Amino acid sequence: MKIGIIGGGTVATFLIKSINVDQKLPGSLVESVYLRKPEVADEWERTYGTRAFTDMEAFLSSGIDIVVEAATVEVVRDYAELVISKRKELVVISVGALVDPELYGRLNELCRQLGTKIYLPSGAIGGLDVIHSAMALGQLDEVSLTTRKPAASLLGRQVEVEEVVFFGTATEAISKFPKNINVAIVLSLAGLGCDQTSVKIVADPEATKNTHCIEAVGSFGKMNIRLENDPMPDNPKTSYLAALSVLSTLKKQTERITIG
Ligand SMILES: NC(=O)C1=CN([C@@H]2O[C@H](COP(=O)(O)OP(=O)(O)OC[C@H]3O[C@@H](n4cnc5c(N)ncnc54)[C@H](OP(=O)(O)O)[C@@H]3O)[C@@H](O)[C@H]2O)C=CC1
Ligand SMILES: O=C([O-])CC(=O)C(=O)O
Repeated sequence: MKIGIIGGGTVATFLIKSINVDQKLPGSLVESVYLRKPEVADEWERTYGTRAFTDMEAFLSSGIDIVVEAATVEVVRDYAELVISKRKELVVISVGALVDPELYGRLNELCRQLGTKIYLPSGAIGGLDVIHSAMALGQLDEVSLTTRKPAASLLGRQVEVEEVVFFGTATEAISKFPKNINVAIVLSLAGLGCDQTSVKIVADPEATKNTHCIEAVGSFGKMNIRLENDPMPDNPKTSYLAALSVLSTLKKQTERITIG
């Protein structure tokens, strides 16, 4: 599998180190990356020996089969349709962009017409298989997410005592915290939708982990999941599990037996 990555931050760096340096996906290689700053592109070429483009068309014509977006929700809005129109498969980690039902619908239709696919990794959470199974017959009644992050990484400032900084729908949550609550959107898309999934975000002065608690109730019974994620050292907003989930999504493409 020939992989192209959009972005050069924490997740992108984890991927290129895991795949090209540590060879964790035998038979696959990151062939090229898309970066917006020429000086960063030069540095990536020097460090990893991969091709780095600042021109999206050139990047998409570099012989890659699958594109991994590891950048921002804006990048998904700006480039996802172009990527799909070139018949590339696409992995999206900034899932928050898909809160927009029109973008979601257009991408879905384009994939159907061109016979390609978009993969949304489970990111920093788990339990999406349960939510998805419960939705097979639409028998899910309630889904809620409580996210607790260190105040300094969530708000860019410290607080004296823990603060509930948001309570509302997933739709509102991602518009207020686009770099911190993509998990709410993937949870919503698997389940009840962005306006029916409730989200609480807590800024915690004592926290050292990114904690996500998911509760779901439906005809299957009840699910309670609590994840205590270690943050990535270079970007504590992002959990290590989120980066691992992208690698696992890529690994699934190479396997003949798919679990979950
Ligand atoms: N679904 C989930 O569960 C999770 C999703 N995420 C999301 O994953 C994404 C990646 O996270 P992470 O790697 O930690 O983020 P970083 O902030 O470390 O990296 C983001 C990268 O995107 C690049 N970028 C921004 N705009 C553009 C652009 N227009 N064109 C090309 N590159 C661009 C930045 O480059 P530059 O230096 O030029 O700014 C930077 O290299 C984020 O959107 C984050 O919110 C994170 C955790 C969990
Ligand atoms: O990594 C996390 O814990 C969650 C996150 O940033 C996101 O969903 O955007």
